[in-house]
Amino acid sequence: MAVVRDRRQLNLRLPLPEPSERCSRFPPPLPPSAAVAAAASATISSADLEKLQVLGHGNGGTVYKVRHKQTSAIYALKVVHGDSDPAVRRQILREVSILRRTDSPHVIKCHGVFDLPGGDIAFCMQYMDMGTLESLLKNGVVFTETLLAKICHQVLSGLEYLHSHKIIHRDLKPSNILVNQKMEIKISDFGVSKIMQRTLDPCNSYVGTCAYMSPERFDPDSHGSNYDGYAGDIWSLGLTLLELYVGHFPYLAPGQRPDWATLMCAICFGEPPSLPEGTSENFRSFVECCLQKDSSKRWSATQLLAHPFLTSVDLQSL
Ligand SMILES: Nc1ncnc2c1ncn2[C@@H]1O[C@H](COP(=O)(O)OP(=O)(O)OP(=O)(O)O)[C@@H](O)[C@H]1O
Repeated sequence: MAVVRDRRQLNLRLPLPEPSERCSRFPPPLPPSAAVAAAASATISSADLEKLQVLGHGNGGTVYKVRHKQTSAIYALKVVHGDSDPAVRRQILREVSILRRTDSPHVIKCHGVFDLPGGDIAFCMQYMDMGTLESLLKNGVVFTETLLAKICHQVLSGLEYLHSHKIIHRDLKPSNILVNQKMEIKISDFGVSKIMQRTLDPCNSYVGTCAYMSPERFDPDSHGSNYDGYAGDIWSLGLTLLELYVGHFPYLAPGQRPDWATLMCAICFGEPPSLPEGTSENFRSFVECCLQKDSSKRWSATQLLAHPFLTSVDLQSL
């Protein structure tokens, strides 16, 4: 519990710079896959884009709905302001670096990166017309078990892809999962993600949103070489599912404001939260497989994709 003891000022986000990101303005491109190369060759420039409306504000930046003047295609443009905190600018470079490596139907696609006047940086993404799972929850959408299974299957497919490419998201939560009218799900917001260089790389940076962090993220030293980081994303997925089902963050009563030190103690020392009575055995078991406090007992994305909670649902229906 070194982290709990040492940090009196508990912020939601504590991004740590990584040395590799101090050098170049944009990371050199990796050999792109066919789809990524095709997207890049579509050469969208910032002058081609017309701002339609603000979609939301994030950490240091604003996301706009934009229209491509020639094709009328709609995109989301994330703009990080030139005068924003250097740590925030590093986050966007990290996000761009990861999005340029990824090519999965369940990870948001990046169509271009621009330098704007005044030192702003922007990148153009696929537009998701229903916003985030958090906004759906706030708008009163009821997440049934069947709907959650379909959402979860897509998030896990995205996570399986990321983990197989040694990418850990580290900030999975309802507000970082985007959705469209077709109920297609895309993982977004890779500002605090990490690319593991080697399988046994330590992954102990204290970044992301505290509330969704796994117990071992608060106290990585006590987990030694068993701590691989990937399991932290699975814990966050378990909490996300629970939150969507019960309608509030599972460690807090509805409307209760978090006291971060108490919350961290509950995560590290308390029993993991579980589903209320009346839910199916498969759903309960699935959430338990995600919310094992011992990260070595937590199921991987690949294992969870074969869990009966997902395999017993007709994924085409709805
Ligand atoms: N590709 C997209 N399509 C549609 N809406 C989007 C898209 N990306 C982001 N948004 C909207 O913009 C909002 C802000 O997104 P952004 O990623 O900047 O911040 P955040 O994840 O909400 O916060 P933070 O960056 O602090 O974690 C989101 O909550 C969402 O409503």
